[in-house]
Amino acid sequence: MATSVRGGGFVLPPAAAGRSFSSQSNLLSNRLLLLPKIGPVCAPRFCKLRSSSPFAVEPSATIIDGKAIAQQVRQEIAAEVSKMKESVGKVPGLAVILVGTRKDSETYVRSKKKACEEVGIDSYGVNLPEDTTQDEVLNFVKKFNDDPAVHGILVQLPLPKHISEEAIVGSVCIEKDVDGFHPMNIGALAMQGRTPLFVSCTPKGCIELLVRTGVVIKGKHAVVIGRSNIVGTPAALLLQKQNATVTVVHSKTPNPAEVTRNADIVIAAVGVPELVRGDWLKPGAVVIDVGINPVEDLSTKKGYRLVGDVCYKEACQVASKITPVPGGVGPMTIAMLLSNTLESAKRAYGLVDAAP
Ligand SMILES: Nc1nc(=O)c2c([nH]1)NC[C@@H]1CN(c3ccc(C(=O)N[C@@H](CCC(=O)O)C(=O)O)cc3)C=[N+]21
Ligand SMILES: [Mg+2]
Repeated sequence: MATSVRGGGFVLPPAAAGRSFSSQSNLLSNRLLLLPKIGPVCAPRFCKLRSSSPFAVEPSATIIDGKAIAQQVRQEIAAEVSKMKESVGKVPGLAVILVGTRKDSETYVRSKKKACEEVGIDSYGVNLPEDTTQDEVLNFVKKFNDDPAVHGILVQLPLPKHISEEAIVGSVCIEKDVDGFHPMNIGALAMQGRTPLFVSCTPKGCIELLVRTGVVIKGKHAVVIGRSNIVGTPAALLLQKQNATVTVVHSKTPNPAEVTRNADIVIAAVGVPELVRGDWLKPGAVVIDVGINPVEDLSTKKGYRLVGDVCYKEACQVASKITPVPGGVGPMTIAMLLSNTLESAKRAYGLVDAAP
């Protein structure tokens, strides 16, 4: 049956019908990207065609291995953290505030704390009940704003309905805004000649994946699908800062496929399972898939599996490089959070290299 359903203003492909969707989020940091220390981490891969696909079978995209690249970044961070410990006797500290009991949020927060541990960053976790008041959350933010052992503060989003995300995000002092969500940091990202203190981790991770796999951004046409505050919008701004020509496609764009077909680089961050089909892509395009969408799959133990915003099977036949889901952008998001926290601590202890 070939019916389509609507999601987020986009028509979902039949394969994705009947799914709830959740978009992933995050931030970036300031100063430029860690330089690649070793060669690109890519494994060639051959994807099987779905029988209905109009694409030829042979050319196959290189997988951008986000898990391996994130691992590499974490090693670099761990080395810097131990240098910091030797030179000033301190390590970076990250405070993570979670309100409520969403399973996905609990999982993300656990991964963030575990990643901190692995690289030697101290983490301070606060888990608050669903009915916590906005003032109570504001008090925790204030406490961490004033705590010199804390260099980064992350309030896990989404927050319960009765709490204003705007109020909470705006209360984090910008020097500790490792999520890069504060309007001051987004504003600086949007301005020519300004460098934000922090860039949101997910968009920063997307750029880092491109840089570390040798993809040239300057002069390229990038299409960002989605315009959320946490991914799409900062990703588009960051790509412009890297001298790409950027188009943003969103739910009111009349011909998203046609626009996307012009892209050398596609960043899909819309939270609609497999929205981007093979025929949305120009042959040879580089595809960064930010979506992490659970779709029902009764053959798995959990009853669901994760798919991206891109139909991976089809895109593999057309793209030159592509990130998988999971194992693509997600692990980089966490690595960039660690990187932002390290950078913040370096600033606090006067260890920052000369301005770029
Ligand atoms: N204040 C705030 N900052 C955030 O950065 C933030 C947030 N709120 N709210 C939710 C989103 C989502 N997010 C992810 C982080 C890691 C993975 C990740 O590691 N994913 C793995 C595993 C996926 C899985 O198995 O569940 C992967 O893609 O391979 C995904 C998503 C951060 N977010
Ligand atoms: Mg989004």
